[in-house]
Amino acid sequence: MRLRVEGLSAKRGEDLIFHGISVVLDAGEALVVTGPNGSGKSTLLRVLAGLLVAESGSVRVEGASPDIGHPRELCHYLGHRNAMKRELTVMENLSFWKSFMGDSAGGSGIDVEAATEALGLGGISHLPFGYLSAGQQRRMAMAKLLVAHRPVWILDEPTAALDASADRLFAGLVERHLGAGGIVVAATHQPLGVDARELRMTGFAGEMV
Ligand SMILES: Nc1ncnc2c1ncn2[C@@H]1O[C@H](COP(=O)(O)OP(=O)(O)OP(=O)(O)O)[C@@H](O)[C@H]1O
Repeated sequence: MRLRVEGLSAKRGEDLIFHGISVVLDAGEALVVTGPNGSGKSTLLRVLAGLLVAESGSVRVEGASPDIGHPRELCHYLGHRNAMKRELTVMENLSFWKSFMGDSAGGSGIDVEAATEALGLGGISHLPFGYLSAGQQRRMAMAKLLVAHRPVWILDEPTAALDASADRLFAGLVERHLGAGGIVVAATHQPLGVDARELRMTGFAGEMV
């Protein structure tokens, strides 16, 4: 499987945020998107995840089943917000995501209990999500990546609010995903903790470094 981005440009409102972004990621590869605030990292990730329409260019996944209509069907998107209901327990939130998303072909998600254990929070899955600390909430949002299989993970500042041990734990999850042939694209101001190529957004354009 290969993620191919060609000549991508995107607008927010009337403003062109970036143009001419091209990158190819093979199975097992990670791309870190860096750059100053407002340089377009989140915009790029939202375009890759199919949440924003590109102004021009294309995002394609090669080597996927012909049934896939759009690459977004193969993506997990973890945004700045955690996409969990505060009133529902961790267990209820993750169970919802597991059944709502289902699995992409080629893999299967682990069960909800195992996912909370993997994030080191097995004992608190009965609590309402809103009771958890900011770092615990972020860990639980990461558990979503494990309960439904998606080969491509698109992560926007995934480690914001995490302590050092959660950082390492997360790096381990990413490494396992890459080892199983997954692809990761992450916007981050901190090192991801795994080998990755870098796309530096320079405000209006981007360059591979
Ligand atoms: N809905 C919108 N309408 C108009 N402009 C927007 C909109 N959303 C974002 N922008 C602008 O697009 C530009 C890129 O924003 P984006 O969130 O992609 O940057 P970023 O690199 O992820 O920043 P940060 O590091 O602060 O998260 C910014 O100048 C922002 O003000």
